[in-house]
Amino acid sequence: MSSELALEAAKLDEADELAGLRDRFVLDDAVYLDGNSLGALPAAVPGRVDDVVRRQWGSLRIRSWDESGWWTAPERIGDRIAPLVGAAPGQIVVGDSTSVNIFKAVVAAVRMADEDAREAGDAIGHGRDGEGAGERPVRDEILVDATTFPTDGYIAESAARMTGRTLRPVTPAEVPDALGPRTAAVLLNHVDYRTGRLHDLPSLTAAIHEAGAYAVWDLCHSAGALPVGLDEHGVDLAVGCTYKYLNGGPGSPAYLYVRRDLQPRFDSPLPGWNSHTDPFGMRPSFEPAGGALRGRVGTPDILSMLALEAALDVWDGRGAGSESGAGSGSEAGTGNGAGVGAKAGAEAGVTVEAVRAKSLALTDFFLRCVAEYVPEGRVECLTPVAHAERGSQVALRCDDAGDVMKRLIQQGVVGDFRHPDVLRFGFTPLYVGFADVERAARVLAETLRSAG
Ligand SMILES: Cc1ncc(COP(=O)(O)O)c(C=O)c1O
Ligand SMILES: Nc1c(O)cccc1C(=O)C[C@H](N)C(=O)O
Repeated sequence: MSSELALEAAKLDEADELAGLRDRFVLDDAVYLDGNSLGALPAAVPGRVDDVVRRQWGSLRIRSWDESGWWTAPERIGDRIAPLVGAAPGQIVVGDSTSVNIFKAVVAAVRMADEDAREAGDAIGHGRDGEGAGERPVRDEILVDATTFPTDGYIAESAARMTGRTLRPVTPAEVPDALGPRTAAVLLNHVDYRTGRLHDLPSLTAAIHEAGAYAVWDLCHSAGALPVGLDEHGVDLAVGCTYKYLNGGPGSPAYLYVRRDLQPRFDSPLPGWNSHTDPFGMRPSFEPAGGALRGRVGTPDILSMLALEAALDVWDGRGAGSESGAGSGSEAGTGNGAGVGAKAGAEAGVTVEAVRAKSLALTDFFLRCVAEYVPEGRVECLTPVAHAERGSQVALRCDDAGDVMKRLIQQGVVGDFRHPDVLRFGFTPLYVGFADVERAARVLAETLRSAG
């Protein structure tokens, strides 16, 4: 039976139109299923970073802020991310961490709710002693995903405290019932970091709007893995990291989306000189820049940001590693077709829809292999089987998960362990193939047998 699945994997890899993209990454013999934590290194990145350091910084020095496009990098790279999350240009800025962008977005959302209340003649509760002081605001609650990645909860709690709101943790399924005239803003994850569950962004956003509140989405585990449709679904504000499915590198800057019509109302709690309309005017009072630039704060982290920019070339059919000289274990630029419906060769781009189709095929196949190989009852799948509810990872629960993951990694199958008992396997369609999936499930089954 095992060889049947291996044969099937070989056939699926042969038919896979994204298979050639693997050559654009630096990989080894391991099966890398941890791209939902840190994406693999795109082959074009080392060469680009070398150029940024030696030529742009080393030779051009200060001139690079203009001549190398450093100053405009946050919005330029934001526009590169935009199509991957369904946003028109001019609505995304790159910079800071996801945590910091969550803070900007949640506070800005509450301030918009306050502005609405003010216009409606309702009490908003801003006393003389600062934000949140005095009379209780009408919209006095922030809802947060109770199952969220911890940082989102910590930041939301602080934002609530600062704005005089009560933070109410609820599961995404409970959100529709929890919404009401008291809700100012809601912070949700598109895909749950532990279980890989995909939440219904369109219907939850609509329900939040119906209640007159603002929706803030954390896209860390969906951007680059599946279509998000920010503009289409009228999302207000969104944030995400770039080091997972966008492969920007460790600590690569995050991004902030502010829907175009909300931009004039986006009142950042972190106004810095980079979000000033005239940064070099060195004026004592703050006057916000127009557009998404309002989401900027201070000097952009250029080295990380330009590494991310090079990493994004993979999506445009560039980034075959020709600049880098960093071997990916295969010849640079020999990708055999880079996307469904795209022209063949290294020039072809890849669509997020093609990535999603492969992601579902990979996770379906993994679930089948696990069902086939792993002794019944040894693991419990936490990830929904329904495609509409599945991100690009599979989470399996077992009591000895920490030990099992250590042994898997020793055998070249790299996933991760999440406290207390979860084995996480992330599938990045740009570089994971079906033979990888079969091998991972086979090694997992062997490990579980010997450990159990
Ligand atoms: C859903 C989610 N939000 C936020 C973060 C944290 O982001 P950062 O460390 O960039 O602030 C992560 C992962 O680290 C995450 O998975
Ligand atoms: N950001 C990370 C880091 O700096 C170190 C280790 C892991 C991470 C992660 O991204 C964890 C990830 N967000 C998760 O889903 O668990």
